[in-house]
Amino acid sequence: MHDSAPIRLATRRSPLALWQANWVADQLLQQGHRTELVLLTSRGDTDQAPIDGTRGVGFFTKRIQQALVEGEADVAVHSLKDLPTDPDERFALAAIPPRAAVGDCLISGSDHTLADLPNGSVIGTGSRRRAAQLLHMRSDLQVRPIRGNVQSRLEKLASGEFDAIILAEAGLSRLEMTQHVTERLTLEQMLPAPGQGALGIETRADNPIVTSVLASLDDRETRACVTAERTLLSHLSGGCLAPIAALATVAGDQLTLRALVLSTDGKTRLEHSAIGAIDQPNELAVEVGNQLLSQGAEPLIKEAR
Ligand SMILES: NCc1[nH]cc(CCC(=O)O)c1CC(=O)O
Repeated sequence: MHDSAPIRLATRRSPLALWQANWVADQLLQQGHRTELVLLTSRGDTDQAPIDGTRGVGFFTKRIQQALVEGEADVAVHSLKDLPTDPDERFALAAIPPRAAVGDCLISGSDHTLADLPNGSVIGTGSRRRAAQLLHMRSDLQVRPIRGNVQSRLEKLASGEFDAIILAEAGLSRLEMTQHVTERLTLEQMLPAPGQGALGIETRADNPIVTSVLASLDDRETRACVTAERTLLSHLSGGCLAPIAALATVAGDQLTLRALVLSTDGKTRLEHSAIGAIDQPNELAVEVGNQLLSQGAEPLIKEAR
């Protein structure tokens, strides 16, 4: 790469994706690197049908990765929770910056909290993880699929199609839309998806110059946490669509991983957490995963396919 050539960042066009790519551009500019954005449209943006089965894996991320393969861009900026866990030796996850808010929020049209939403309220979410945790607490709720970016989901809520929706706090706060939040759900109510609130910044595995530039954006603690969460997900052979929740946190040199596997109807909820060393996230993930498998996680994950 010539010194004066800008680093090309591939991103989707949604306001959240653009915010995230611009954030990476700002960080790189602070290190003295010029960038330019390469705007792409993914199938996840154009196809509004509910995401089902394996059809949805990599929906948001494949088009961005293709730009790396074809040399249209040097860097791919992803929401880490949308990035499939299966290893792909063509790419390097060169940076995982410090994580934003990890949790989920309830946004209700009528300002009701989760506990006092009227019986039978209609909740919009396409996530089996969110649906199962909602139904576990409130089996009376009706969960219906919703697609589209954060803004269009809020518009669907405003139109009265749903009584409430669930969105990640990270996306809302990046878009400065937290004024819409009715209730920040606790981790007991709603454990997040593996990687939620974190960015994954990829480059081609054969691009050592950009890999070393990106290394300055990496956060060791966030990487340890999301590595544990993502290894757990792949150990349970669950994609982003499985009713699996996981959150790792760091205290000193210790990594705590807490995870859930639920049945789609929320009636069965398996939970396990364990503590390990910050530099052994994979070992911790396998331990927690095996414990959940011994509790009977496998049929719950298969049921959801
Ligand atoms: N699947 C869509 C998606 N991917 C990342 C985010 C928000 C940012 C994040 O969770 O990291 C969202 C929207 C949402 O879940 O509310």
